[in-house]
Order: sequence, then structure tokens, then C-alpha cells
Amino acid sequence: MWLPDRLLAVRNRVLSSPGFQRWAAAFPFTRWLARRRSRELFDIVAGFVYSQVLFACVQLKLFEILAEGVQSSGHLADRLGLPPDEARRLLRAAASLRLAEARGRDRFALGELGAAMLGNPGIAAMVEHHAMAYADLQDPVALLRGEAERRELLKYWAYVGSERPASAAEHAVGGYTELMADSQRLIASDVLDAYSLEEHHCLLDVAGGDGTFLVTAAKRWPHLRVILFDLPAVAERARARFEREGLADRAIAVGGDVLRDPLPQGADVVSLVRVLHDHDDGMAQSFLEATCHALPEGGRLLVAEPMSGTPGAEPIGDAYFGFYLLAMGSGRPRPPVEVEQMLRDTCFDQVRQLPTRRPILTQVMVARRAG
Ligand SMILES: C[S@@+](CC[C@H](N)C(=O)[O-])C[C@H]1O[C@@H](n2cnc3c(N)ncnc32)[C@H](O)[C@@H]1O
Repeated sequence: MWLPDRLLAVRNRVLSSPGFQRWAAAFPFTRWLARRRSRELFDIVAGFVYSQVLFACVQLKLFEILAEGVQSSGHLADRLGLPPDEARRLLRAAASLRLAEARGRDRFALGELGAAMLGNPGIAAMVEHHAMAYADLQDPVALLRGEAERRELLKYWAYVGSERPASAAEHAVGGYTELMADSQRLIASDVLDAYSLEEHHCLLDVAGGDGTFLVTAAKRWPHLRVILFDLPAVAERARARFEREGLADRAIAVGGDVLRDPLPQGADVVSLVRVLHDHDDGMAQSFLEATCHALPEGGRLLVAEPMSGTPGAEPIGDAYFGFYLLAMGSGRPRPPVEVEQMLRDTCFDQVRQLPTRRPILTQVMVARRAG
């Protein structure tokens, strides 16, 4: 065995020995580390229960109620429609997770994380739709083996596994399009802070959802024309959005299927935001090839999505998106080096990864359309 592997095996043998664990928990210099390790492990063990506490808070609109001010648990029980003891149980659980905050013996206020939830309504929408993801993830081994029976997310994401996604009706795309729009608000500004469109004249957002990303870009750069391409029922929503935002003179929405229809011409920069990781390798490559045909030589491609192995956000890319996309039935988070290779294998060069404010939300890569 290679020396580092042998050392790793020794470390793991020591860490898993009950005698060592007892000693480390008692010894003053290792006690803090032992406590941190056991807390980290317990957080993983209990993660589902923590999520369900949050789910209950969101469903009962606890954060909105607490935002009105400090209240007694009895008063909160009435407002939440819960028996007093169970309201207290929920409030204490929420306080332990910093979603709420205990004030005195029996009064509660909004906690730090509850306040952050209120500021980002997209997170609450995500929490509510997780009911489907968790139903699908009930038997992860069956999912990994391709033997799972329940597939709620597959129905929710109407385009996944569909032969003719372009024929998806409005009611089939409405749910996921709204969910994406809610979370896109957080992402768009980080992406556009990482890459300025000042020097570009026309941005084509492929699979751009309801246009939230393009609206943010168009408002930031008043000279910029923007084109959205998505499935017809989704593009229709974007068209209405552009009109509502007063952008109809420089924003258009085109409906179609990236894999069958030509993309609109005329853009000098194309974006794929949270698109590649949604698709298995062959399909993701086809999306990239379509963008090659839409861009002139020297045009730029922006790829923005959470990626595998992001320092400080490893569990988001690899555990959360890895298993979410498994349950959805398509795609996988890729490390930047793989995304770069896919870009080079199509028509792109000068691939660069750009730093983003919150890599936990998205990574950004920019590449040049080669000749
Ligand atoms: C995960 S969402 C991302 C939406 C948006 N870019 C964002 O980040 O909010 C993926 C988008 O791809 C679109 N899409 C999926 N397959 C497509 C296809 N074959 N042609 C065109 N759009 C497609 C979906 O309708 C959806 O809007």
C-alpha cells in the first residue's frame, strides 16, 4: 500500500476505536476536537429531522409571524393552530437551530437564520418542494441501483426524460419555472458581478426560464439587447415578464427545443445558467454544440452553476446536487475541470473560471468561441 494510504488506514483505525474515542473526549487537549467531530457526525445523522423542523416552520409561516415581534408561546400556539405543548416543542426545536430565538422563559423571537429565510423567499419555496425530493430519496440505495419506484421529481421537471419536451403544456412547466425564478434572484447578481457585460451588445440566455436572469442583466446594462430561448410554454412566460418589466423593445423570448431547433442568431455572448448539470453527458454536450452554432468566432459563453468539489461547499455540490439530480433522473454536478474539458471538446478555448461572491450558490466559467 502507498504510504499516504497506509497512514490514512492507521488514522481511521484509531478514530474508530471506542477506547480512543473515550480517551479523546476526556483528554483536555483533544476534548474540543472530539466534541466537534461528534457534533458533525450527529448533524449528518439528524439532518432529515432538522429539515422537517424547518419544513414545519415554513408551512406554518412561523418566520413571518415572529417578524412581527417577540411573542409568548401561548399566543404563538393560537396563531400557529397548534396545541400549546406542541407549539413549545416546535419553538424550542427552531430556537436550537437558530431559526427562532428564546427570549426569557416562554417568549420567542425571530432567530438569525429565520431572518435570513425571510430575506430570501426562494429558500422557502425550495424547502416546500423538497417534500417531493425527500419522498424520492426515501430509498437511496434503490435509486442508486436504478430500482426506485416513486419518482415525484421526474414528474415535476416535465422535460426530464421527455421525447418531445417542447410540447409540455403551461401547467407542466409552471411549478418548476416559478421555483427557478425565486432562486435565480440570488444567483443572477453574483454571476453578473463575476462577469461584466459592458463590452457585449447582445446576450442569449439558453434555457433561461422566465427571464429573471436576463431582466437583471438588461437593467444593469441599458445598452444590452437580450434574447431568451426555452421551451415554448416557458418562453411565453418570459415574453409576458419582459413586457411587465418594460423591456419589450430590447428583450425577446423564443420558444423551441435546444436539441431540435436552431438557436436565435445575433448574440455575442451566450449564457447557460444551471443548465449543464441538469443533463447527462451526451445531452449536455449537445447543448454546448447548439451554443457553438449560435455564436460568432470570438463570442463568449458563460456557464454558471454549482459545481462538484467547490472548496467550502463540497456537500452542496456533491451530496445535495449529486443526490437531488439522481432523484430527478438526469444530470450530475461536474467539477470545473470536467466542465472545462467539455467546453474544449466542442468549440471553445480560453476557458477561465471566475471567482464568485458565493461559490456555494454558483461557480462561473467563461470561454471563447474558437475559429
Ligand atoms: C434548471 S432550469 C434553469 C432555468 C434558468 N436558467 C435558471 O437558472 O433559473 C432548466 C431550464 O431548461 C429548460 N429546458 C430543458 N430542456 C430544454 C430543451 N430541450 N430546450 C429548451 N429548454 C429546455 C427548462 O424549461 C428550464 O427552464
